[in-house]
Amino acid sequence: MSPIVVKLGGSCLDDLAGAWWNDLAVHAAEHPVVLVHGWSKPLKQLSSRYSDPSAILRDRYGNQSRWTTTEVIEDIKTVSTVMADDVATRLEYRGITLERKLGSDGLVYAGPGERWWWQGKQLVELENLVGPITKVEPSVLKNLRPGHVYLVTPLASNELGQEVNTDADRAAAAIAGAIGATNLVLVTDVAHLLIDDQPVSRIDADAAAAFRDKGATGGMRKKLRAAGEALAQGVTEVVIGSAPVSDLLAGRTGTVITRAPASELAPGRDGTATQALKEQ
Ligand SMILES: Nc1ncnc2c1ncn2[C@@H]1O[C@H](COP(=O)(O)OP(=O)(O)O)[C@@H](O)[C@H]1O
Ligand SMILES: CC(=O)N[C@@H](CCC(=O)OP(=O)(O)O)C(=O)O
Repeated sequence: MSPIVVKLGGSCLDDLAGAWWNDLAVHAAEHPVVLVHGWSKPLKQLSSRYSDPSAILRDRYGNQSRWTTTEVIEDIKTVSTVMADDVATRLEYRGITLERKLGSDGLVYAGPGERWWWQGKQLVELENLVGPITKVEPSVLKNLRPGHVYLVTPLASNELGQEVNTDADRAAAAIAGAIGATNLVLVTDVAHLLIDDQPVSRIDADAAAAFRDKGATGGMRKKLRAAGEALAQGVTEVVIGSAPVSDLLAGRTGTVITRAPASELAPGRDGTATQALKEQ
């Protein structure tokens, strides 16, 4: 049975209601599920310094990344442990066991990170403990089965053996590719991808990449990049949304990103537009 990967956005984890967890537990009782979590909002709740604009760096290509020092890695671990305990309690109450993994415990590996970052109007060289994912070792998730969920904290080990920060959406995509997942579900705080302020129900990978490079900002830019990476690694569909996982998997809501052109697929079932954006 093919697994799925569900990325729990740091923006929304504490807003997910009991019904959302009931739905996940029903799905996880029948299918192998890997959860990957973010931490943006919990870090802001831990300390006001994470709300300061300087907490996020921007590279010369416009990609955003948290300015990560060893102290920040420790704070990430602190909030992640609290989140993991909460998720374990919620799932175990519903009959599902949870096993936690730090990506840096042999699961996720990262290459050398970007060294040059904008500070004001200048590009400066900064030590930043982040890195692009180079490898995922799927054998670490050896107990994956229906009824037993993994929760992954997407830190990684770099080539110097340092523990580094990675982007959670892209880590979820790399894990989905490595374990042969059919679906990647990116649960976040918005119901759909919006293009020209209109909700999109289905879009193909090429059109999503075109929008990513032209109009996407912030967190959505990373999600579209992650979606493209997951599809390129064999995942069949990526869904972005804020609903229960079974509704997102069935395409009842959210934005489904497919490998095939969206025009060859059925229109969305929730009344939203299907956009191929080929004309742009
Ligand atoms: N075109 C877009 N459609 C929908 N959301 C967008 C778009 N562009 C930017 N966003 C922003 O992306 C955010 C989701 O990304 P992010 O904050 O990283 O969430 P998460 O913590 O769940 O990963 C939304 O709250 C929204 O403000
Ligand atoms: C390198 C980098 O910036 N990593 C991200 C990883 C967490 C994340 O992506 O969390 P969300 O789900 O809340 O977006 C960060 O530290 O914020």
